[in-house]
Amino acid sequence: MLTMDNIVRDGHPSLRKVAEEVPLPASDEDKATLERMLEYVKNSQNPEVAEKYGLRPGIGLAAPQIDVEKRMIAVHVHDEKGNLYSYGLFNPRIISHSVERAYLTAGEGCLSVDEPYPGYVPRYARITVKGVSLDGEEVKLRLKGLPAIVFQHEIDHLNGVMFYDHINKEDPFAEIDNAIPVD
Ligand SMILES: OCN(O)CCCc1ccccc1
Ligand code: NI
Repeated sequence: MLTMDNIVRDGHPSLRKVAEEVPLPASDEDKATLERMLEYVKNSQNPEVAEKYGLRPGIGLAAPQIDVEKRMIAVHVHDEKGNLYSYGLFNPRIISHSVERAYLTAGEGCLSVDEPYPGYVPRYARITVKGVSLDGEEVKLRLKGLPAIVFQHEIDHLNGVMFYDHINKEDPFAEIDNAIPVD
């Protein structure tokens, strides 16, 4: 199982590279890696397991964070209605997005960043994501709220972008125009 020892930290070159497309159908190795990533995210949200193995809770994980420069992400998150979005995706891409933006009022964090970077992280409020799931199916997801934010955070990792890159350096909590706050 993956633990925090497998997660590279800010400053590691893998976090600033553009990850490679995964050749499909995915190899057994790439499938095993993505399954381990999704298992990490689920384990990290289980208090007993997280405590036992010292896992920092995360609602997503991107392959570059475990030093695998491939376009693979795992997400395990509930939306405000309690709907679960649990996916391992190969080659995810945002195929359309709203003009309106959104941001987490609590700001964002990252398993690869050990110190806090306070501030609002502007994201698209709604996105449509296409990718290939662990069982080889093409998926098309229309997302809003926290799920939309997490998928954008993870897809950013595939392009060498960190959440704090988006924070207003002059005024981290400056109002973001045309944006809805997400709690
Ligand atoms: O890349 C995932 N990871 O660093 C875990 C934290 C994910 C995350 C945290 C806050 C808002 C969106 C996504
Ligand atoms: Ni992250």
